[in-house]
Amino acid sequence: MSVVFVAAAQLPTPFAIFTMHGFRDETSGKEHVALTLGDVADGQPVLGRLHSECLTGDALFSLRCDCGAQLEAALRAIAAEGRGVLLYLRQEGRGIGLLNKIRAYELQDGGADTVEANERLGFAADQRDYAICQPMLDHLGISAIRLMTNNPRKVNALQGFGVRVAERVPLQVGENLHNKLYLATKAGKLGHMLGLQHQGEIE
Ligand SMILES: Nc1nc2c(ncn2[C@@H]2O[C@H](COP(=O)(O)OP(=O)(O)OP(=O)(O)O)[C@@H](O)[C@H]2O)c(=O)[nH]1
Ligand SMILES: [Zn+2]
Repeated sequence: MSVVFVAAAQLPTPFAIFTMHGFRDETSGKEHVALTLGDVADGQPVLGRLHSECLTGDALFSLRCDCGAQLEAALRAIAAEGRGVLLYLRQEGRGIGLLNKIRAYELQDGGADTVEANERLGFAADQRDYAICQPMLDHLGISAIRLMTNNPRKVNALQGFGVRVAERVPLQVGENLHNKLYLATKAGKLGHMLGLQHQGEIE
């Protein structure tokens, strides 16, 4: 995996002053970022999040999904703990890219759910590959994580390349009138652990 570290700098935010580490994937040309707080290389499980890019939700306040709320909640949780990591992965639209995600939204406006829309465009429901996380976590000295996610694929992917997931921390925020079908499709078709039965679950 050809992901290389390029530079690190401070990133002051409303929540904490993080250290921002920049990486380049030399295969895809994508530029990824890790935000860390505190000593994450001490061997103890680190509160962490793998966050896939969602320009619409993370930066443009979209209510079609829950991404913006999850990003903020994850950063707040890391700040409250004084220690943690967030990998901001440039896998826009579950890996199909921004313009294809807008095409998918167009189909969704016509009645398709998020999975059907991807499939009609000739894509898999979820095209993300989390292998890029391994060199980033290695660089940061992180081998064990308490992962903030509702997505079992992220847990399996980390375990698959030898990162210990000490705990899955549910991240159920950002439900609104506009993303009810999106969240229902995540739970029904993509296996996300959403709903009351999964709140507070420890794996
Ligand atoms: N193709 C497609 N991608 C979407 C749609 N809505 C959101 N996304 C993308 O879905 C991804 C969501 O990323 P995450 O929040 O990290 O992951 P997740 O699978 O929801 O899992 P969690 O860790 O539980 O949040 C982002 O890349 C979004 O751009 C959609 O309708 N179609
Ligand atoms: Zn989103």
